[in-house]
Amino acid sequence: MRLMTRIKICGLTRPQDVDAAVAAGADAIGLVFYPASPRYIDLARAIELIRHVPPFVDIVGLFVNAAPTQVRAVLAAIPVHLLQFHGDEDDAYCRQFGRPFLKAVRVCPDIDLPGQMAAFPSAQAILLDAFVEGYGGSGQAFDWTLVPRELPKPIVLSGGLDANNVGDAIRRVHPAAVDVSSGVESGKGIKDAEKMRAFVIAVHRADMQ
Ligand SMILES: O=C(O)c1ccccc1N[C@@H]1O[C@H](COP(=O)(O)O)[C@@H](O)[C@H]1O
Repeated sequence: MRLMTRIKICGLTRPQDVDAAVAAGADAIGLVFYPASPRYIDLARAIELIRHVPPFVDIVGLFVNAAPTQVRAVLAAIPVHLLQFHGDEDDAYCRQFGRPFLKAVRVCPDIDLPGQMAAFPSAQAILLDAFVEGYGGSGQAFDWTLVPRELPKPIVLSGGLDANNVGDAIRRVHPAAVDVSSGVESGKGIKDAEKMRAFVIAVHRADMQ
């Protein structure tokens, strides 16, 4: 039997959005510690937000080419369940923190996905995102037919997902999890409770088919 697709909602910046994401049924929430992102939060805000996260909802810390001291400072301050590295980090960098991690791989037409995945033997899963200018959170999807059916590690699918396309994405890619940011926003870093609810319902519907 196929497992339910796990749902991560990323880029939360406000306590009410964390409440709404949890109420919608998110399995994980993502906090962005990449200063160039419009969804960046500092440690004080992160500490405020995690008070709104109940047991059994995971906290994911997202970094892009961060100094290890920055990652360690976050890990010392908040209970991060999973690290997400969304830049040019290699496996040795990612594993130095001794925590489970996702490594983002940006998909373009000539990509060798099995080869890219092999470069991250320590990753818990590989997150697939669109190849765009900048590092992510762009709201742009990639061509899901580029993802082979059989891959050596679980896939987290991201990039331009929303309530309208996530069902098709799940049916085509069969990811272990989906990750959404722009598609459930009313503005950069401002989540929309109704869009989050619709997204979660769309994922559950796809799982039932
Ligand atoms: O959310 C961001 O601002 C961000 C910045 C830098 C790297 C990654 C970022 N977010 C991640 O990008 C993908 C795709 O997001 P979207 O749904 O297309 O907006 C997702 O994995 C986010 O976690």
